[in-house]
Amino acid sequence: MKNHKSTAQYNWKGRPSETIQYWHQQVRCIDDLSFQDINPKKKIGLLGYAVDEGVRRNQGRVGAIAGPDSIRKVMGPMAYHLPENLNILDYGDIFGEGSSLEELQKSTEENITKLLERNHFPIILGGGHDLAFPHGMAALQYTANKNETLGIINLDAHFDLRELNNGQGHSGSPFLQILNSAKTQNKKCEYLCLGIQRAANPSSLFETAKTTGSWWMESEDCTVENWSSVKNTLDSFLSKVNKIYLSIDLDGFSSAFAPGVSAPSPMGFSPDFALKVLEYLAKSKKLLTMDVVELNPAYDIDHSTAKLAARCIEFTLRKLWE
Ligand SMILES: N=CN[C@@H](CCC(=O)O)C(=O)O
Ligand SMILES: [Mn+2]
Ligand SMILES: [Mn+2]
Repeated sequence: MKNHKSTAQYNWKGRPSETIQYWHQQVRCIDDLSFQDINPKKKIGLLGYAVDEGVRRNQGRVGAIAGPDSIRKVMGPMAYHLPENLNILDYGDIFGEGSSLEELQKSTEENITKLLERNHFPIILGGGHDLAFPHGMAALQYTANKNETLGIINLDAHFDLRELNNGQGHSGSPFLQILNSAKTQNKKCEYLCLGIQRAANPSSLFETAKTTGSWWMESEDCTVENWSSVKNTLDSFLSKVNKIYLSIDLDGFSSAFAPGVSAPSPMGFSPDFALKVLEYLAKSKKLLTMDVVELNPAYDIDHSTAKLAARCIEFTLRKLWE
């Protein structure tokens, strides 16, 4: 397929071992995108979105194109604590050369739809946050088909509810695009953003958040100490939705933990806070699909942001399968 490249198995590297001890031993690279696996059990489907055109359009620092491979590189040597009979399949990357962002998003949406329909728990590796538009649209169609309500939870410093630029989507617009589409298509969808920073979102975006009926909590309130209030918000939100699409924008973390992003911030939330949210969502049994976005390896330090992304994924999966 145009704009798809498989992951070579040798990209999954780590310490050798005779028994399964590390991720690189468990992940299987799959060349074709039919997403059919003879094993009917729930499986994990990794797919990269190696695209940073949306970041470019949003005047950000490009480099997220290298995000998916950077996450694979640090996941390979990570200790493996999930079941040995769990299939973890790496379907390679959607990548950007010679196609418009809109074409890449369409292809991403089609492939995530197939992952969902063919019994995978999708983990999509970004890439710019423009990934959320196709990811959200696939999840929205999937839940609408079952007459269910989709809840989108975005851990992010930014609302990403900006208007299109000259009719074109970008990394700052995906959730407005989803909410507008849901409204037009009469599909049920709620949006909650955790980690909003006032200094990074103008008043106009708070207005958009209100007019679209979005939910949010500001970064100052997103702490472990304030967990009972966060839990109340999550409980209210979860009571209104059937399934969750979770998006983790790494720029929501303080840049002390996540320097390798397009728009770093010293004031973001901590990994401890994010892990509490991830555990709560995993235990809710409503988690349908997730992504980690905005990793920009060009600005990373000692792969710490990539490792943070990998740890968030590993932790969520461990809590899901516990
Ligand atoms: N996906 C990122 N969106 C942010 C970027 C902010 C920035 O570049 O400073 C936004 O548009 O608000
Ligand atoms: Mn952000
Ligand atoms: Mn974002």
